[in-house]
Amino acid sequence: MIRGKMFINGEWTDAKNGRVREIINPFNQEVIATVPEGSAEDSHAAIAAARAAFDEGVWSAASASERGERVRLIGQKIANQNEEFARLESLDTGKTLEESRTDMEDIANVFFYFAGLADKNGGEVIRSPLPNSTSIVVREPVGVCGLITPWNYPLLQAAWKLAPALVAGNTLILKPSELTPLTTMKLFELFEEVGLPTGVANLVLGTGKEVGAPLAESTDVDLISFTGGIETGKTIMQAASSNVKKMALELGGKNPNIVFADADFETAIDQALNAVFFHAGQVCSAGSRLLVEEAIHDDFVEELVKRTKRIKLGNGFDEKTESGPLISAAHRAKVESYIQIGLDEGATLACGGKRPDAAELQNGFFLEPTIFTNCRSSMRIVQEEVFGPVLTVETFRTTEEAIAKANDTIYGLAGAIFSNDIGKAERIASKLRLGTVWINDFHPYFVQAPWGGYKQSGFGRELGKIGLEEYTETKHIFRNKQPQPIGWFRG
Ligand SMILES: NC(=O)c1ccc[n+]([C@@H]2O[C@H](COP(=O)([O-])OP(=O)(O)OC[C@H]3O[C@@H](n4cnc5c(N)ncnc54)[C@H](O)[C@@H]3O)[C@@H](O)[C@H]2O)c1
Ligand SMILES: C[N+](C)(C)CC=O
Repeated sequence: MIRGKMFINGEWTDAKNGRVREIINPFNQEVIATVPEGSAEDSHAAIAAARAAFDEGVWSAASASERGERVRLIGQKIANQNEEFARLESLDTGKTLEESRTDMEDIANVFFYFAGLADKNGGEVIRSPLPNSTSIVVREPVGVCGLITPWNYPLLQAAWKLAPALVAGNTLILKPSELTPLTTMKLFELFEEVGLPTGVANLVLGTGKEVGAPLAESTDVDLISFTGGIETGKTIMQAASSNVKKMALELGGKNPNIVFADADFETAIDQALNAVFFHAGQVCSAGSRLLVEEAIHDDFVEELVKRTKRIKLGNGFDEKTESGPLISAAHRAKVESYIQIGLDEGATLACGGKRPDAAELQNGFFLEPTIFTNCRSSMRIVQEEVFGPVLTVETFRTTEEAIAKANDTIYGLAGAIFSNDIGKAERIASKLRLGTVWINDFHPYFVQAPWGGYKQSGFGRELGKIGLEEYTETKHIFRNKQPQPIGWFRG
């Protein structure tokens, strides 16, 4: 049994109020850890530590290459312990071990990539339009960063924030989801090992309302980067107005997957399954809205349903398992309520829609992969993020109709086009109001390319060069090389 701690001002600590939370394995509901259940008091202690560390300037004053070297070392340690991290992530989330291993490779690469960028931004010299002057633009750290992350990719989403925040010279407080804190705690052990200065990186544990909200509200926090649901994002945005914090919001999606009749059938079927049912649909960019050209609808759906029924649910540690459980009883209940909404709205249940019967799955939060056909854009099941293994299918006849339906939600995170007419696919890509568009693929993301949403999927970008810039302020320094009185006021 793991006994967790928070990490505040260089010390491993319990919650000041002494409370603990049990962390359970969503595959069988066994208690796998107890961790502190913090309160606002713990968050305020962490904010004070991060503020003092930033104001002291030890980390921001270190050379960019030194910060990069420390961050590279963290990446190396993660790579060396890939298996331990992956096992812990699968235990905590229920996702397959194969998936967790890939996540850990991605995470190490995130630290390597941002470490490599550390000393590449030397600023810019501007040709000043004024005589006898110099003009330079430099990037500086923003200050104290509050980083808040969700449960579906616990360490990955944390890494996307931590690596650039550290490289840029900020200090930080990370608040992971209260459901899945285990790998994040382990990462903070590595921060200690590489000798990050005291107070630079702090970890608080507990619920969003108690421990997360103070990060958004505090006037000692300069930036909030949040990944999570849209309603939480709105609350955080309001709270962060207290001192007009810099912000990045990575919110939900209701992502279209557009399949044309001229697409390679086998590829489109295989990718459509993966688009929506990977990690039991608990992916912000899940392809949960299938838009299929009318001419192939019946054949496509028939094959999709056949293969969906064969998806092997099970223990993430079993190599045969293709999909694990949902994260919690509450989340499964939410997804089930959406299935009921779909039925009430008149969508046709083509498969799934219930908990599996297999005896070995009864203790886990499992739900059968579900497909609704005969869906319309006006339905809630088509408009709202379900964040589970539920696919809606709509049809289209023309390219214009496909584009209109694809764009017809409040979200704008990601989506895909399957077609062998690449010219057509690229024209459509330019019309989709999405942060990421895939052509003849679904899901690829990598650290070199930016990630983020249009519309109510949020703002700001993670990853890529822009993902580092989010953690910097831009300063223009102008110098008059021949200063003299200008005599505007004559008195
Ligand atoms: N856009 C992306 O890149 C991306 C990636 C992963 C997940 N997501 C989204 O995350 C959501 C699922 O994650 P979730 O259920 O953990 O989301 P959530 O919004 O419930 O919680 C996210 C985090 O916010 C904290 N929180 C909750 N209330 C808070 C408050 N008032 N103040 C401060 N913090 C608070 C939670 O404790 C958690 O750590 C989905 O909507 C999914 O699309 C988006
Ligand atoms: C951003 N991503 C795809 C890694 C996780 C979304 O939930």
